[in-house]
Amino acid sequence: MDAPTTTSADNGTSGENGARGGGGWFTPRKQPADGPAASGVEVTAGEGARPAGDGRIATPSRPVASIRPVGTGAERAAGAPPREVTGPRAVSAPTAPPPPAVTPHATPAQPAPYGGGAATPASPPHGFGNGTSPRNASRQHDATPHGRTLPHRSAAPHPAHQADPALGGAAPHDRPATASDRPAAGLFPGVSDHNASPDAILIRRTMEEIAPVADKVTSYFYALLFVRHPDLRALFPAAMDTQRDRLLKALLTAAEHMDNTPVLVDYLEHLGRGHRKYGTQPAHYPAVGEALIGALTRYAATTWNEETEAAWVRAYTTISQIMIDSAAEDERHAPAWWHAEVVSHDLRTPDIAVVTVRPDQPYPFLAGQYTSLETPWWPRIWRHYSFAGAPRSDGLLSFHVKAVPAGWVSNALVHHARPGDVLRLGPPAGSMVVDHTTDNGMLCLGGGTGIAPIKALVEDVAEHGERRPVEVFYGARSDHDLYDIDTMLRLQQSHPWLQVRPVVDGRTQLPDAVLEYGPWNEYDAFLSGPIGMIRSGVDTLRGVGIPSERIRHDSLEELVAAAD
Ligand SMILES: NC(=O)C1=CN([C@@H]2O[C@H](COP(=O)(O)OP(=O)(O)OC[C@H]3O[C@@H](n4cnc5c(N)ncnc54)[C@H](O)[C@@H]3O)[C@@H](O)[C@H]2O)C=CC1
Repeated sequence: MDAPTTTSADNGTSGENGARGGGGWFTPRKQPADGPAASGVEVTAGEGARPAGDGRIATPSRPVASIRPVGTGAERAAGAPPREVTGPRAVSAPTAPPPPAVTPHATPAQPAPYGGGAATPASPPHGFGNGTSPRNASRQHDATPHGRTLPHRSAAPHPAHQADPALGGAAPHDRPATASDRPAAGLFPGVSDHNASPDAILIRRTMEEIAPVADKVTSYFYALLFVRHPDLRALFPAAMDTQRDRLLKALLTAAEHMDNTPVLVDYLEHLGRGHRKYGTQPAHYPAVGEALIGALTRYAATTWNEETEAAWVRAYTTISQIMIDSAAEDERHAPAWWHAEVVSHDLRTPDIAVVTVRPDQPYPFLAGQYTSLETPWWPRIWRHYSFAGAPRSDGLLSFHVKAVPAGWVSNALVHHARPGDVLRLGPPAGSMVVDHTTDNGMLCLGGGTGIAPIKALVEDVAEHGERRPVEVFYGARSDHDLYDIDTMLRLQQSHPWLQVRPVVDGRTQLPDAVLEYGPWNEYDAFLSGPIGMIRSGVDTLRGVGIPSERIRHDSLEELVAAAD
C-alpha cells in the first residue's frame, strides 16, 4: 500500500459514476490546427478514435506548445541542450509505457505561451510558493551548472518520517493524504483559500468544477492521449479501470497540496521514481500534459480562461520536472524494476497463499513497506503488496496474498503462480515503518492479510534488539482465517516483549478489542488491513488518547487499488 496518513477516510474512489467505459462523443469548443481533426480522427470518451465526418472533433482549444521535455536531470546537469520540440506533434514516439497514474508532465525550459509568464527554473511557478523552487525548499540540494538543484538521495528507502502536522498525521513518504482520504466535506475540505497562492486557488477551482464529471474528464484525457500518440495505447494495461481512477486522484493530491511544498515534492519524487517501472520517459510528459490541458479545457468550461490555463501549465511544468528529475536521480543507483522468481508457494487457506520470491538483484527495503508487483499473466497491471517480513540475509521476499473476486493479480498469484514463475517488482514504498529513535510501545492492529506488514514490524524490532512493548491484535473472521497465527505465536514465545492477541469476529471486532486493554496513550500505533478496519481503527485509537501523528497506516487510496 502506500504512505501513512492518520485521517479517517472514504474509500478513495472517484470518478466511478456514469460514463465509465466510454459512452458518448464529445465536441470540442475549438479545433486546433494540428489536433486530431488534422489527422482525420475523432476523439471519443472511450479509448480510441474513429474517422471524423460530422465535425465533432474533440481537442483542446490550442496546442500546448510549452509542454515539452528537456531531457533528464542528468542531461541538464551535464549541460545538454533542451531537446528540439516544436509542439505537441513533435514529441517523438515513446518506446515504453508512459505514466499510468499521474497527470502532469513537461519541463520548464521555455516560456509558457498562455500569458501566464514563463515557467522556468529561474522563475518557478508561484503556485509552488514564494518564488522558491519546490525542490529547493524541501531539502538540501546540490546546485547544478544550470542553476537547478538536485536533492540528496540515498539508495535505501526513506527512514521513518516524523509526523507532518499539515496532514494531521504521519508525514507521507510516498504520497500525502489526498482529498479522498478525508471525510466528504467538499473536494478540499482541509484546505482553505486563505493564504493560498493564486495558482493554487485557480487549480482548485478547476478541480472543483470537474469533480462531478471526473469520469468523463479522465476518459477524454486518455482519448486525447491515445489519438495523438496511438503507439502509447499498447503500453498501458488492456483494462484501464484502475488506471483511469488514478489520474484524477493524483491530480487531486497535487492540487490539494499545491502550497505545501515539502509534501508535494515528496509525493512527486516518489511518483517519478515509481513511474520508471512503466518505462516512462521524459518525452512522454509533454504528451500527457497536452492531453490533460485538452481535457480540462473541455470540461472546466466555466472556470477555464487564460489565467487558469497558465496556472495549470506552470503547475504541470513544475510537477513534470520534479518527476523527471527524481526518476533520473533514481536511475543512478536503482533498477527500474526487479525480476523475482517464485521460490515457494504455500496455500494456507483455499484463497490465501504465502508467496516467496527471490529478486534477481539486491532489493533494499524497510520492514513495514510494500512493493508493486506485476505477474506474467497480466502484463502492465501492477498491484501493491506489503512485505510479510523484515529484510532477510538470503534476500528472499514474502507476500501474503488473498484471492478476491474478480481480482486479476491476486487470483493469478494464489491460483496460478508456482515456483519458477518470474514476477516483476517495482521499488519499495511506504512509511509505515518502525521509528527506532524512540522506545515507545507499539500497538499493532492487523486485519486478515494485513497481518503481513505487522509481522515485518515485529521482526524488525526483534532484530534491533529492542525491548519496547509490542502489542499485536490480529483480527480475522474465523479461527480458520487466522492463517498466520502459528507464526505470530512463535514470535511471541521467542520475545517476552511481544503480546499477540487473536480477535475473531463475534462479540467484538478488531479495533474495539483494544478497548479492553491499555492504556495506550504512550503507544505508537500501526494499522494494516481492510479499509473499514483502518477507518474505525483510527477513530478508536484517537478515542483512547493516541495522537494522530502517532497513528500510522498505508494510504487508503492505494489500499483500494490493491484490493484485486
Ligand atoms: N498495509 C496494509 O494496510 C495491508 C492491507 N491489506 C488489506 O487488508 C485486507 C485484508 O482482507 P481480508 O484478509 O479479506 O480481511 P477481512 O475482510 O477478512 O477482515 C479481517 C478483519 O479485519 C477486521 N475488519 C474488517 N472490516 C472491518 C470494519 N469495517 N471495521 C472494523 N474491523 C474490520 C475484522 O476483525 C476482520 O475479521 C485487504 O483489503 C488488503 O488489501 C493487506 C495487507 C497489507
